[in-house]
Amino acid sequence: MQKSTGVVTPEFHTDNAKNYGFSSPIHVSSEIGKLRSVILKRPGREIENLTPDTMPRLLFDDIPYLPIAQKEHDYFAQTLRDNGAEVLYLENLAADALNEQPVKQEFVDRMVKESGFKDGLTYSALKEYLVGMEPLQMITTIMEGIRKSDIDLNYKDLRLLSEDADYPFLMDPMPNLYFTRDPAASIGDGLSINHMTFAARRRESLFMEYIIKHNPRFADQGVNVWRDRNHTTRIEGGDELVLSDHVMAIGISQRTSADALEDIARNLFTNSNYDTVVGIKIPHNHAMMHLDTVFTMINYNQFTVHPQIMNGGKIDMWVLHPSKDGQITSEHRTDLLEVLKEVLHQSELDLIPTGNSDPIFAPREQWNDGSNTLAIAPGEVVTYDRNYVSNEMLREHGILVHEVLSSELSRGRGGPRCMSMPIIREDLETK
Ligand SMILES: NC(=[NH2+])NCCC[C@H](N)C(=O)O
Repeated sequence: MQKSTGVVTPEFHTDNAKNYGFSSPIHVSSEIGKLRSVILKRPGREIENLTPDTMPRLLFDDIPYLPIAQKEHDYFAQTLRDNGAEVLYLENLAADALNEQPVKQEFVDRMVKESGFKDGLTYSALKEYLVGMEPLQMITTIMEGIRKSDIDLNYKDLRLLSEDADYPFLMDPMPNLYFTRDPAASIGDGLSINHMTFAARRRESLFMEYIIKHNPRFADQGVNVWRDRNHTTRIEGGDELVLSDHVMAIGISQRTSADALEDIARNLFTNSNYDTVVGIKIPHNHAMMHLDTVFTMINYNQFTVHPQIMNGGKIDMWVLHPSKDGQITSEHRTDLLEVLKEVLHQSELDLIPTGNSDPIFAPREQWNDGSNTLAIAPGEVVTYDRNYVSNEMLREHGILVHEVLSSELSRGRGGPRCMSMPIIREDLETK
């Protein structure tokens, strides 16, 4: 059996941001600045708690083989370290946020409630079970999921009996946690902590809320929360692209609604340096659930684009700017190239098509996240090795490509950008 807490202890530099001259512990003013610190989650036993019945609801298309997925993930983490990034693990950050007993109790209370147990015997039993554990063990237990057989339910719970007596879990596993990109997104000297679309992922962002509030690395350090998770409108980090220190691109997608986009734009316009948000509408489906599955920035003037979103060169976009009295102006546009040139002040742009625009290679490689590149410096990216047509294209366009292993990780429908939440990137030289 796999050990669930095989977490590699990160080097922990509380002053990491200060080393680079930033006063906030979160500083991300672009998609491409040299990556210096990043949050990952190594896949754990939550993956082994997937079954064919739960796969669609838990947003998986297959069950990854955990030992290999972990090896691949360790290889990914090492690639980032070898290139100068500090790698922090989500569960360690969360555990370090929950050392104080009252905070831990409050966290457990909220997690159990968000898992569907408001009060009553099961609510109390789950709380008692979890609060008795050390923080790291408690966090991994929650992430892996809790079965009915894990706690002593020596009574009849009408709800559990009437809903589905054979369903094994009280609290579902969270197999999507290794996609740390989505529950929260760094923007400038702050972040959004997201209300996510599907129940399968909604609890994930609670970890981030507690990390920002209670982990000493972030707590009381002036981190701006541009939008918190207490909303009904939905947004996910895979849709949030930091194009520059004042321009964001946000996908309007299966996972991010136009009203959430407008809400975060309003907050950014009022409280930060951001003065432009480009809303980009993409198809609402599972293969392209986020903007970063079809479009990523990899250099000052280079992007990867999945040809299928280009619709003969036309794509629905809205360019938002602040206007008087907290109002927002919005302009409908359809020419991606033109809009990007304009907002980024570039005269030439290079849109590199996934799978070389081939009718078979492009959709095949996009399905395995061929468009989902993670820039670790301008013109330098990490990609999955299986997308060899797209990787070749990137190289032909002068990009330095670090390939990572991908046979199991890709089964969760996410690539290197989805699997990483940068918290510190160096600023770009102005070009
Ligand atoms: N940023 C991303 N594209 N993340 C991909 C997340 C994949 C995950 N299975 C989900 O459906 O939520």
